[in-house]
Amino acid sequence: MGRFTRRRSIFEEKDALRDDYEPESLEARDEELDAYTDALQPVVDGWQPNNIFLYGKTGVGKTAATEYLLSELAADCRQYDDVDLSIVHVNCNTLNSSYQIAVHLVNELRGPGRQISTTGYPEATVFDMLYDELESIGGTVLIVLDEIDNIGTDDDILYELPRARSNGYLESVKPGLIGISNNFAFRDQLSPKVKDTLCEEELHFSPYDAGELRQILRSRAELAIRDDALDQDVIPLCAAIAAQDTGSARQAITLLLRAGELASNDDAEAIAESHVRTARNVIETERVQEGMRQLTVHGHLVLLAVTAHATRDETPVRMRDLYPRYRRYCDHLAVDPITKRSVHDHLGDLTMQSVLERHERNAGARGNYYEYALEVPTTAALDALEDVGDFDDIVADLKRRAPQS
Ligand SMILES: Nc1ncnc2c1ncn2[C@@H]1O[C@H](COP(=O)(O)OP(=O)(O)OP(=O)(O)O)[C@@H](O)[C@H]1O
Repeated sequence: MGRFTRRRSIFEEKDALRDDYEPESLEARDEELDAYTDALQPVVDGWQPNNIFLYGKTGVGKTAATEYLLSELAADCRQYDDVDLSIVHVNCNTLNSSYQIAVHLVNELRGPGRQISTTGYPEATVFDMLYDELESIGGTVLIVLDEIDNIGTDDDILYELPRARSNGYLESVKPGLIGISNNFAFRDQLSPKVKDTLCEEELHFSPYDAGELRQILRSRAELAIRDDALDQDVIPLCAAIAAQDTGSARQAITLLLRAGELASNDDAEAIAESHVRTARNVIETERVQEGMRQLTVHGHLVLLAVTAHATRDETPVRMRDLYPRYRRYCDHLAVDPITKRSVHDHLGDLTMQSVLERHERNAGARGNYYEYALEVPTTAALDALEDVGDFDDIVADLKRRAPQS
């Protein structure tokens, strides 16, 4: 027999569990879709669109809802001769100024032969080019700026573009902005004039609860997974884990996908609860590994010290307890320890990467201090630390005492 033989697959259509899959219907978002529909209504009525700001945590369906509704809007507008709708979708994840977004929009609207360079023009010239391109399209133009928070405070475009018509820069075109963000600080920091303009209609998407995630997972699983290849407690477990952690549909769907892959690799008949638990640990371990990638050996030792406290049920832990343990590990590896201040920096990096969580405590007259705990399961941190290979004996010892999460 050859090396490869076809196996009975767990999946019917695996792509339905991929992040970029566009679902035919959105589950558990009726209220938000109704509010979003109302906010888009002026487009169908032939008026200047509202500017819409959509915000909510990651994975709660902001992009999916936007794509779903805008494709319905585009289809429904075709029946009205006096509505000529164009939609431009820009992901701002690499665009961190108004200038860069304007250049990107010009290039998006122009054909391949007329692209402009991303540097070298005065900002006003790029805005003029953008207005020219918009004028040449005419009609209603909805510009979707996803991950808009990357623009930071250089946010003129969020004010200028929606007002370009009333300021006389545009005549035959009605522009509307849809900004999407999962960064709550960005929304709070918007200057009043940008807030007034961009947040004309503000829509908040809240995290999903376990019931809503079950509904979403069932609709995806129906397409993606073979009928009898899913134990009945799998969807409730994926939903419960994601609801407790983030309330993100992305997290729940990814967990199901990875559990399915593990079941396939095991040649199992069906996805079982154990596959979900293993998948969770694999995903969390990858998250820690990703967070550790940028760190030096001291970053690894700092994480090792927090993890050691976690295995003893001594987290959240503060610097004064953490630092001696970190120093002992340095001695063990025969490396010179870094200062408390530098250890703080590493703790900050690990917090940014969501590997650690930080709690601020009040010590009365002596001011505030921070305590740290793992934001990932202890076993995931230990697996990732084991892969570093420099302190196998310590990790093995900690694994013996670690709680099985
Ligand atoms: N209500 C829903 N019904 C079906 N699928 C959903 C729903 N909400 C989210 N999803 C799916 O979950 C995944 C993440 O959703 P989406 O990309 O829309 O999140 P987001 O809020 O835009 O996140 P981010 O802020 O990270 O961009 C996608 O695969 C999407 O299809």
